[in-house]
Amino acid sequence: MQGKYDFDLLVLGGGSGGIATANRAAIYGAKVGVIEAKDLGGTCVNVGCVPKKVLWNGANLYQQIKTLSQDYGFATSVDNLDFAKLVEARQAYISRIHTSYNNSFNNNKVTLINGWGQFEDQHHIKVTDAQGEVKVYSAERILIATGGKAVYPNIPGAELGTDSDGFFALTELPKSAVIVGAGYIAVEIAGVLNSFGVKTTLVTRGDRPLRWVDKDITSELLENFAQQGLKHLGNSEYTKVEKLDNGQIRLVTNHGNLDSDFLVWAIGREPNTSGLNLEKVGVELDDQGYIVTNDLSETTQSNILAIGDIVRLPALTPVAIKTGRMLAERLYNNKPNYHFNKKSYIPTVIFSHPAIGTVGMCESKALETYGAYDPQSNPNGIRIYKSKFTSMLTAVTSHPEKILMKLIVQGPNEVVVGLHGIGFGVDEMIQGFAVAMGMGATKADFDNTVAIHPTGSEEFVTMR
Ligand SMILES: Cc1cc2nc3c(=O)[nH]c(=O)nc-3n(C[C@H](O)[C@H](O)[C@H](O)COP(=O)(O)OP(=O)(O)OC[C@H]3O[C@@H](n4cnc5c(N)ncnc54)[C@H](O)[C@@H]3O)c2cc1C
Ligand SMILES: NC(=O)c1ccc[n+]([C@@H]2O[C@H](COP(=O)([O-])OP(=O)(O)OC[C@H]3O[C@@H](n4cnc5c(N)ncnc54)[C@H](O)[C@@H]3O)[C@@H](O)[C@H]2O)c1
Repeated sequence: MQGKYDFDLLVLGGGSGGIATANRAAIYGAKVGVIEAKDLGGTCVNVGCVPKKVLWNGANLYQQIKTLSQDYGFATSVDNLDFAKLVEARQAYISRIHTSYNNSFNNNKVTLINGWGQFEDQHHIKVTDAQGEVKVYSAERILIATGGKAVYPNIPGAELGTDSDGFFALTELPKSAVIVGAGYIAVEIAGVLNSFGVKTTLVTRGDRPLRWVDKDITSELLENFAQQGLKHLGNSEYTKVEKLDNGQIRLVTNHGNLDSDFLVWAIGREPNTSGLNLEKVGVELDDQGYIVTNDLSETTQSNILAIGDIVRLPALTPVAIKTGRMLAERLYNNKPNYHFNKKSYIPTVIFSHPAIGTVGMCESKALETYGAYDPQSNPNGIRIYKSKFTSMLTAVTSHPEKILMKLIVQGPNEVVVGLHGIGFGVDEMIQGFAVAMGMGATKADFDNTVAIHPTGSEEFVTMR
């Protein structure tokens, strides 16, 4: 495609999905440009997974020193947390990731174009850089990977709160915080702040956070909240936000006024399509603003593709990366039917305190789908295996913490269709089990696997 267009592939958005697609396409010889308005790496690297995980690690360390270290014989304390120093180390790490992305672009000959892009027509993107200079680039194919942004509620004073971006901008910890929302972000931010000693309240509309997660697991999470002093206000309604004379922020709720130093909205995210001029090029959106794509990531204009949080798939970095790489393989490595299998198991971890890991169906979903097992009337139904025990790390201390693990198996052969856990280490346990489940592993396959002792994960292969 040399000559007719500036690029074979122009990628709009240099986040998880955009970078992965660009590099993979360029490796196969495509001439690729990436347009990014902000820092390379997008949400995940700059204001998502990476800074979150660093703070989660820091918060775990803080708690372990505070609650466990004395019983392990260390005479130490955590009275002097220098949060600004932790943030500095986090940002230095992120800056090294930027360098590594730039290096991979240089090695793969991907052109980085800094600026805000919008469609001129089906093959042209107008880019406005930070100085206001405008340039137009053309490409045979254009990939939209512009991600998402936080939603704010439509109530008076909502702007007095912030979102996850505002949380990552903190260089000093507030004394108190109110987090509104029930998803990954709300639970993770509330857990980090509370673990660092911030007086934290989590406000959810329903009776519990993470309503799509297995109920046994979220019940365990709520028990942990109570033990850790993280206040949870379920079944909440809120009507307005006010600034108080003492500088605090008041959230007015059906439970009364919640006054705090820091209010975070974590009530969901929406696709980043505004200003792209998609209507001009005939790219269709669904009723919630996500770009409509087919299994091959093609939009309603076949030379315009879309992946990542902008489409209706789980908004997770590995999903964006995998979809993008498979797209590049299909387009530039002669794999015409290669595409992301939407039915595959998508393992996921919520970095709560302690972490939750989950693959496949929760019990209520499995029951709804298959019903309960009965050898006569419903041999295709489900059976449940559970194990709850004290984590060895904490068992020798005066702060014992439980691990709960659960398997959901289906049919006479006991195919494992759900695997869930909460507790120390589950975040690093479930990736391999997802491989086994993807291959159709049964409870007998699990039982035939030799356990690794003494670990937490051995429980998954020894449950009765
Ligand atoms: C707080 C938080 C924590 C998260 N933690 C995890 C986690 O632990 N694990 C996980 O798997 N996922 C996590 N996620 C989700 C993950 O970050 C996203 O799924 C992932 O970043 C999506 O990648 P993407 O390529 O679709 O978009 P993004 O990474 O959002 O990248 C989009 C890029 O496009 C740029 N852009 C947008 N519009 C334009 C334009 N017009 N012109 C030029 N550039 C533009 C943006 O600046 C951005 O850099 C988290 C998200 C958040 C918010
Ligand atoms: N560990 C991880 O992998 C991780 C971490 C963070 C984010 N993410 C990804 O980012 C996505 C976005 O995360 P999120 O937490 O913003 O969204 P989410 O969709 O997971 O959760 C939003 C929550 O807010 C609740 N909600 C909606 N409107 C509300 C309102 N008006 N008032 C109160 N609550 C309301 C919803 O019921 C839902 O529980 C996630 O779905 C996930 O895919 C992943």
